[in-house]
Amino acid sequence: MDQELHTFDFSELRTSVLNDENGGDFNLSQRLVTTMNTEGFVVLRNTGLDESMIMQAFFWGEALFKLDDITKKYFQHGPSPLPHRGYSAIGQERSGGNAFNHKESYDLGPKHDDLYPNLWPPETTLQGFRSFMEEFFDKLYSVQVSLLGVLEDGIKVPRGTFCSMHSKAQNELRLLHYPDVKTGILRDPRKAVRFGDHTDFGTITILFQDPAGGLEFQSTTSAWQEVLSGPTDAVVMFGDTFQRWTNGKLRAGPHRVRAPSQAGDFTGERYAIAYFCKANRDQSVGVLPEFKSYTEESKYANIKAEEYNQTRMQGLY
Ligand SMILES: O=C(O)CCC(=O)C(=O)O
Ligand SMILES: [Fe+2]
Repeated sequence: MDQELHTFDFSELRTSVLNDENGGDFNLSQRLVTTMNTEGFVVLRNTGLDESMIMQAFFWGEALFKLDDITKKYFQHGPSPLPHRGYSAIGQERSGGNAFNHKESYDLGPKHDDLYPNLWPPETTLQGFRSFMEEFFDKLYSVQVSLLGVLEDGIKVPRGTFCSMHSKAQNELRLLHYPDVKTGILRDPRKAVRFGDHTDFGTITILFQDPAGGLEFQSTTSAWQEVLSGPTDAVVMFGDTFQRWTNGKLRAGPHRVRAPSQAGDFTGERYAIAYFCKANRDQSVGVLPEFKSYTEESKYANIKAEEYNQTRMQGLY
């Protein structure tokens, strides 16, 4: 499929939909929802985020992953299935089965989270990292709120329906680094991958990738296709929670990171940034009444977002 068909100008969507109290360009917001559902993703240009801020976030990612292993241990993710917090070393997280994951990552949650506090690198080592990430997290939340508004229109539910279920911003921001690796090592995806086939378990994911390539999505026809996006373009997908809320009427986008198709014997390093939007912890991730008729069976159990998140985490650590 032509990559341009996946690409939306978010400033256009936002002004056409959100500024119009009586509903805006439904065709555009519906097309966004349909593309996310069938193709597994969309690419959003002009999200309203300052482009230099996104580039700075990549810069901080590079600086963090360049730290030595002893320093990284200081803020390392524990072995227990907490929500994602802190540094996960190469191979520590298992995504998409049991294959060895050639990636390292760093995760953080909201600023004031007494239940699951963030694990920060020492300020003396990465001065300014924490304040930048806290601000970036908040800026991403503003994009999320606008995006949920567009989705509410596209899915035809009253405005505020999805936003109210995300009011606590209990989201996760993740920096990812895929080190250089011999292409041959990734040849058998049952043994080793960059990031194996999976769906994210939150509601929506907003992702930025550097030009190294290799991110692929599976469409409803089962075909996998590589996403070509610039570093300040947001790749957006539904996660499992949206699939659950809508009783499967909307589909979480299956994705993975492979060695880029053009790669030779050696696959260069790759950086990405993911913002996982999550429902408030006390919110149910069972089927919402507006997406199910009386005669239809619920495909998904009525459990709280926090319990669902922890259960899914158990499969990863
Ligand atoms: O690195 C990427 O582009 C994808 C990362 C991803 O899928 C994830 O962290 O869930
Ligand atoms: Fe993912």
